[in-house]
Amino acid sequence: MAIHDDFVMTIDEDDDTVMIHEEEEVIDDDEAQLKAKKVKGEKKKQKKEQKPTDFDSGFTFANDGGGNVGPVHAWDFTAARGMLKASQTGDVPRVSIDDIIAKKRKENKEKAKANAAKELEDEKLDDEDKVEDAIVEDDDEDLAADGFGGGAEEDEEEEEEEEEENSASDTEEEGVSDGENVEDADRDSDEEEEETESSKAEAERKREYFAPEEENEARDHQAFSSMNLSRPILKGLASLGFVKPTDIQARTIPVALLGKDICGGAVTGSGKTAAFIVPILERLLYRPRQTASTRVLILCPTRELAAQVHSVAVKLGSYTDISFCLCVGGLSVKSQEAELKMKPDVVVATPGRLIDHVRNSTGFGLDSCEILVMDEADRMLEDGFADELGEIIKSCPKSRQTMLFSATMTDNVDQLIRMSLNHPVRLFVDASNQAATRLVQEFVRIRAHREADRSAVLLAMCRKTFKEKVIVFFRSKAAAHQMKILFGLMGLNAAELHGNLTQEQRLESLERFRDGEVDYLLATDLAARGLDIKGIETVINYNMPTQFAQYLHRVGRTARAGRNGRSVTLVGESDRKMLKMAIKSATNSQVKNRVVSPETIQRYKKKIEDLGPQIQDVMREEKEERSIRQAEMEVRKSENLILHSDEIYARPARTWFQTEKDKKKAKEIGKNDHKSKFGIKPEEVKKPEVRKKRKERKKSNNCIITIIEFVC
Ligand SMILES: Nc1ncnc2c1ncn2[C@@H]1O[C@H](COP(=O)(O)OP(=O)(O)OP(=O)(O)O)[C@@H](O)[C@H]1O
Repeated sequence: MAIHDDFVMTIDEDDDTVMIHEEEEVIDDDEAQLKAKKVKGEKKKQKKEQKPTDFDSGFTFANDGGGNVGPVHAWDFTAARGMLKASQTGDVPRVSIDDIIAKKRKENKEKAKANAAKELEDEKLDDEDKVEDAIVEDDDEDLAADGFGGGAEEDEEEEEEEEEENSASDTEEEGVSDGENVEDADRDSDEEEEETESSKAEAERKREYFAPEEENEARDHQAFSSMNLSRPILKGLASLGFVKPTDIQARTIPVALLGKDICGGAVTGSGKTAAFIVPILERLLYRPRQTASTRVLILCPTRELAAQVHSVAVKLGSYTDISFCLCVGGLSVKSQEAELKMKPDVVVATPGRLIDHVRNSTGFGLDSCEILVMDEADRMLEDGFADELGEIIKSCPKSRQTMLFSATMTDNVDQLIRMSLNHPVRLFVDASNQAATRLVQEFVRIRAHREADRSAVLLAMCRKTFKEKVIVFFRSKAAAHQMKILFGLMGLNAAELHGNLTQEQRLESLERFRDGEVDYLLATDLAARGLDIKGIETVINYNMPTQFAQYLHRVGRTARAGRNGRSVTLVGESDRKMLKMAIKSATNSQVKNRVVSPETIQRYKKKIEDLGPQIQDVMREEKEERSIRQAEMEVRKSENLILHSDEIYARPARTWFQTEKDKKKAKEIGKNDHKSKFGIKPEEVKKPEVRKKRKERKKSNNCIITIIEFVC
């Protein structure tokens, strides 16, 4: 056994070095091949056996947040899809990016066939030159009959076979030995103490601010049946396959049923959604029914998460008479208005659209709101959300119950005061900043001068190792989109998810990924929080996120509810601080180092470079298609204005809470808030070393673009 020097993750000769040792057996070539085959066979066998439920049957429910494997999909986008249809007005059929890529691939195949045929033809002609009295025309026909196309197919298959073979050897080269644990002692002793201990004064403030969680409320509930829940709620839980409550559910439900304010935190995938929905439904069963009113408001930071929470609530409440409404941007305002007029008991919303309705939909207000929930509450306190939240809170009665939840929940009193909580109970199940227990975190080192290798590393890993149920996170929409083109041209089945897509495209991508129609979801942080897609095996971070909370949420899309999962993060030199925090977050889970061999990287770099002109072609065609669609939309808009001008101008003008400019400003303030929270003063941004780090990050983010530019 030998320890590989190459496996040391951080910058050499650095005092702060965090050592991640990986032991690798040194084996000779023959033995290596035999062993690789055996390992591959065993892995396949394990995978096959694991496939139906990669769930640890010995897993302790109440300690770990897991439980029975629930139904295949606890949620769907039925409500969102319904509103989508209502908002569509005779859409023109569009050419999707997939169509353009497929066309390009077809062209490539045809070109390859033609080239192969031409080569054969040339060879034949060469041969014929040697033969006297050759009949050129006839021979040409014969050649076409048996040679055209066949050669190209074979070539491609050979290429595929080559891939497979390489795959076997490269898996070994990648040399990630299973079952390796990072030595905690090393980790702890080498790390500088970065956590800022709350001062005594702050601890005192917290003691005063939070209500104590009373012993009898938090008693160990082994089953939902011991929680005094009504039959319709128990039936709803059973229909989703929930038998035992998870830790956060066992602690939250009794306290929430008492109407107390709650500030709750538990790791990703530990069942926080049901933790707040169950007590809400139970309380609503006892509502007065004479007059309808909206009593519960659940706020989420993204449309997709809101749609998911709405769907879970509908399913859990399917044996009750409680009504629900989904109220998010990107979907039909009109149909939402119509639903809100009926005063649904529960509204699940994103803040912007909710404020729009509060201001502009007659007959809808929040004055009857009795329970306000904020999912991903720490996110809602950031960026542009803070002002919108202030506006929403102002519209809700003071006497309401407020519940805040997140895997990275803050207990910072100053921030919470803004939410005007009433002596909240602090229910933090796991130590803060902790990753899920069954998550294996892997890191791939990208050296400073190798930033341009990122795309090749990603493609090599996806082509060879991570072949299905993979989410890849990118820092920018452009990077996710360009990678979608690259994946497509390489024959990898991927969907993209980011803010540049229409709402319909966003839902479609998620559904296709959820249903296994595509193997990869290439996303921005839009998909980082809350989304619960069963069976995600791997999360790849193309870049390390800039906020640690975001890292935890991203990797939390896998290893949920007691299942296994793996994250692979490409770590640049400027990400060392984040890397250390990530390693620290892995108290029970494993940390490993992944190495992709330089030869593999070079081979994939070459492939990407060869595809450069085609990427450009696809992007150009896409741009043209977009311009046509835009022009058609303008024409339709003008026609509508002419046809329905009376009705349009008779409507009262909608008012907006914030202009785009206001929103931008609020976002800037939010960013600065965040920076100061993490010890970066706004003025520090101007310092050269900070500028350099930012530049490096930007460089890694744009490396796909660099490759394309380099080639073209
Ligand atoms: N009591 C339970 N028994 C079995 N499965 C459960 C139970 N509660 C929740 N689950 C399942 O656990 C998974 C994760 O739940 P959920 O999405 O609520 O997690 P979360 O804590 O909100 O995660 P995140 O922090 O990522 O938003 C879901 O698939 C859900 O169906």
